[in-house]
Amino acid sequence: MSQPALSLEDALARMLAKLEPVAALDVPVDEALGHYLAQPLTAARTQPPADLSAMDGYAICGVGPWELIGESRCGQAFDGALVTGQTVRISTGAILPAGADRILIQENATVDGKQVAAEEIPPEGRHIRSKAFEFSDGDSLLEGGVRIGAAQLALARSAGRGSLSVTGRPKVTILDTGDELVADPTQCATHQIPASNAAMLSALAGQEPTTIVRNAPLPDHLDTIVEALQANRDADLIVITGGASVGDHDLAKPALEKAGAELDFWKVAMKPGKPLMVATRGQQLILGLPGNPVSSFVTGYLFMLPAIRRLAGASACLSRTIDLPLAKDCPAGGVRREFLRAAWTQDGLVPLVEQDSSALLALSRAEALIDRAAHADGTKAGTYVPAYWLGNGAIA
Ligand SMILES: Nc1nc2c(c(=O)[nH]1)N[C@H]1C(S)=C(S)[C@@H](COP(=O)(O)OP(=O)(O)OC[C@H]3O[C@@H](n4cnc5c(N)ncnc54)[C@H](O)[C@@H]3O)O[C@H]1N2
Ligand code: MOO
Repeated sequence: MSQPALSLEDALARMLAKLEPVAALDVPVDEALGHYLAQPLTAARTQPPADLSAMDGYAICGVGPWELIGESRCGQAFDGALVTGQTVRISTGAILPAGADRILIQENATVDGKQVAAEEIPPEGRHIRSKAFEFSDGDSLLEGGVRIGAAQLALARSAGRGSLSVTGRPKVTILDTGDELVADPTQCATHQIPASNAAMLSALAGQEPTTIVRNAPLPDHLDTIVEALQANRDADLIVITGGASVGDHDLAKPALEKAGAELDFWKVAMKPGKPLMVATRGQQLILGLPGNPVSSFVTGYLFMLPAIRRLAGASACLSRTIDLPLAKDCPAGGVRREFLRAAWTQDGLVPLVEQDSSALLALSRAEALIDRAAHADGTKAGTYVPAYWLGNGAIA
């Protein structure tokens, strides 16, 4: 009855194929932060709307010297046109008056009353930002599925958009399971441990636009877990951690079946994270993650986040590797593809000695996960290897 483990790529493709983005909605532009665009972002204005100065100085006409006849400042353009031998004072971002053909920066100007002169004459067009050099009204600026971060939010405002069509927030329920778990980390007997997976996964999921429901840890009791699954029928995604393996008290799989979910696959050829399961119940996706905290983190990063991104309307859902140099030799790989916790130093990645899938201390000191192929040869320091950058805040 044991299924062969899927490759990571096949498992991710199968999971993502089961998901559709949740409904789109129009939101005021500032509330779009963190969401994914449901429609392309098009410009409702032209930027810059006119030729502008890129520097503080003098808008000049011709090669000088020049007579100072006024000022163009931000919010108050010069009302007139220059002819050869004339200039106006101008600020960075102010509209270039008609007739001006270049900007003389004030550091290079010699001013005597209304007379302005320069030793070096700037070339025509110098320090002018041309009208529409960024975009014109009606241009398509960002495609659907792009995330609105700080820069994209500023762009949307600059493009004159007061509201945006974005995909909504998927509802995500995260369940801790295990008889040994306690909710309050200060009230923990020797036979118990503080529940940490749901808190950790919620923190990861909270990096994406989500509405998260968390529970007090559930005991290893089939009907209690089934009840929790039934009570969260309206979630787009349920993440259940623990009980994913083969022990007598590992109840994730039977609970999913009893709650009417259809198991799509169980087990992925990766370390940590092997006993991961994916199931569906109607439109709902259920992810069963291994209970070992590092296994939960790694599968949360590699599966839960892509699932949430797909639900949230992202066009690029998968967590992505970048090639980074090894600062230390990396030993040969084992029989499973491995995601090695690694610290980051100025010389590159240092795989941590402690790679146990329960070791949260090592995870907390890691800044990257090295994607190490099964049976990989030993790799020398200086070699670039694919790694997931965790943004864990653990930079040495
Ligand atoms: N005979 C076998 N045993 C195991 C296998 C196997 O193939 N054959 N696989 C191992 C692998 S790999 C993993 S990973 C674990 C996964 O086990 P479970 O998902 O069943 O996890 P639990 O047994 O419930 O817990 C494991 C470990 O993690 C702690 N835990 C669980 N939940 C939490 C939580 N919410 N917060 C903090 N810590 C948690 C739990 O106390 C255990 O120490 O199975 C191996 N075994
Ligand atoms: O796959 Mo388990 O997640 O190695 O520890």
